[in-house]
Amino acid sequence: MQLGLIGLGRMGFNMRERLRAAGHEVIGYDQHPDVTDVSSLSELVEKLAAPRVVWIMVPVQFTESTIDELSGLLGEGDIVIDGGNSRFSNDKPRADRLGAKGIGYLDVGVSGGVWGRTNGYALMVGGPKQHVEHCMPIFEGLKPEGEFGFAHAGEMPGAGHYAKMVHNGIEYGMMHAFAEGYELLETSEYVDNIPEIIKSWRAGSVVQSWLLDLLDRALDEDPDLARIKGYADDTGEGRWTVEEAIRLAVPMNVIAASLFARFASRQEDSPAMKAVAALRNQFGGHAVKKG
Ligand SMILES: O=C(CO)[C@H](O)[C@H](O)COP(=O)(O)O
Repeated sequence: MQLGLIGLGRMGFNMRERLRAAGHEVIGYDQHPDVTDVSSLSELVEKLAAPRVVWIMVPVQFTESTIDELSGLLGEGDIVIDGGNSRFSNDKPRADRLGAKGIGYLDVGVSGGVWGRTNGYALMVGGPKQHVEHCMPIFEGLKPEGEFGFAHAGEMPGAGHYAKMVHNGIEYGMMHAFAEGYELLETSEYVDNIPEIIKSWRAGSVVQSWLLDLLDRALDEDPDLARIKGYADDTGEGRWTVEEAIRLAVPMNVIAASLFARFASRQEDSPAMKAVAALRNQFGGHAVKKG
């Protein structure tokens, strides 16, 4: 099947390679001249045979403007796919805007990171069944081999990105559980071989997982994580998951705590803990450390 792919960064570049290896014709567009197959979006659209399928894999801040430009270039029967980590609530307005011109829209949550080229990508798709069926050869080419790795999450625009948001919220919580366990091992006087302990969990254990494998890999590269600062950014998915939990009154202790731990990681000093120290000092005369 033929596909136009916009955005050939860490994700898009590897997706193009995986799809080509699966026998698909992929025409890629990127602003970076070393990786692009065409020099503009209009050239990309010209090279595709109707009905066209165009997959957007750009950083989220550029998704809206890319869709705007595409909507002027595509026509009736074409399909736009957004595979980035867009907020699910942006999908319905996009589907409506494109739908007014007869252009279909699918939102796809894509997980697999830089390993997806060899391992395949887990795909969570939102949008009408007929568009999903039309694009199925592309999804088959991207997903991992075997039974799992693909879901048509729902027909409502945003269903795919919603599923990916929840996936990423879980990712926050799982990573943070490993992180807290790592810190306790690192602080305790009882153990002295953390990499070996982590390796022992990688097979046969209840907590074996890809994230654990990656922690092991990171410790092989940097045994005390001495080269990395304890600072973690976030790009939105954890916040949206917690916002949804609040909207729907769903208890979300672990994911919320892991999100707030990231915020704490960015502070040089904590105003909240200063206030706690000041209050202990006020009511009990407890000592404070001076800044
Ligand atoms: O989609 C992903 C993995 O599944 C992204 O790598 C992940 O969302 C990064 O998010 P954050 O910056 O919020 O940790």
